[in-house]
Amino acid sequence: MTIELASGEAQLAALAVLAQQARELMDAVVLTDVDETEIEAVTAELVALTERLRAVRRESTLPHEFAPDGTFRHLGNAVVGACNPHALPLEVERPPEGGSRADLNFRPIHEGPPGAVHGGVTALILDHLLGDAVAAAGRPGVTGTLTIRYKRLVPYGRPVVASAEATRVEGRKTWADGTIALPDGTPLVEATGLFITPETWRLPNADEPDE
Ligand SMILES: CCCCCCCC/C=C\CCCCCCCC(=O)SCCNC(=O)CCNC(=O)[C@H](O)C(C)(C)COP(=O)(O)OP(=O)(O)OC[C@H]1O[C@@H](n2cnc3c(N)ncnc32)[C@H](O)[C@@H]1OP(=O)(O)O
Repeated sequence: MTIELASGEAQLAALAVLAQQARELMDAVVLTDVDETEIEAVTAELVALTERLRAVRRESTLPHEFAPDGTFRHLGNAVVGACNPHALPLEVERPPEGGSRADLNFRPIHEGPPGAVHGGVTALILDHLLGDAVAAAGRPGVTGTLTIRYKRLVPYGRPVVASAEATRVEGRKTWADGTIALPDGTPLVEATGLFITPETWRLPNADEPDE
């Protein structure tokens, strides 16, 4: 895996603003009730705007890289990428006591069951957060297995908290647990996952397993 250096910061900053506008567009599409003539007019404008963006294309998506301030980032990521309209984007924190956490607010665009968030969307968030927790523990890896227990429907339009921590290490395998909960701690979704560090990600000075 190659870690790229950041380039074109002004362009990336503008792209993040565009991505946010695209999220607002998606939210507006989900809830709009304008008449079909207006829908068709807006669609025609969007077709033209889409063609303008396609005029010059990258050969690959935005990479994993170090930002100028030295922080690691992946602006094109489907969960945390500021430049990817698909991302919430999730803003992950790594508290000093360990693990990973994020405050989040799902939107109507994430709906699955009536009035609640799609289970695949909450699984996506937990996959990422568990993956971040194993990376925070010095064991970055890809998901081998992910088990989800849906305990209560997850509301959108209300704050919820996602958190995760690495629990066990065995060679290249690291396990993590996590939840999405209401701010008062009521668990809504629980997850456990096994992450595997690909051979090519092993850092030269990586410690041997500390299980
Ligand atoms: C220079 C470092 C740079 C690091 C940068 C990291 C930045 C981190 C920062 C921020 C956090 C971001 C967080 C992201 C989170 C999102 C993660 C995802 O969504 S990942 C996409 C979904 N997952 C896949 O697509 C995997 C596809 N599968 C594979 O690539 C391979 O199958 C892989 C690597 C999982 C295993 O391949 P093998 O060849 O390395 O593994 P073998 O040698 O066969 O097995 C090793 C051990 O693992 C077990 N194993 C292998 N696959 C397993 C599986 N799927 N489930 C359970 N166990 C499995 C085996 O049984 C074996 O165990 P035994 O040593 O015998 O005890």
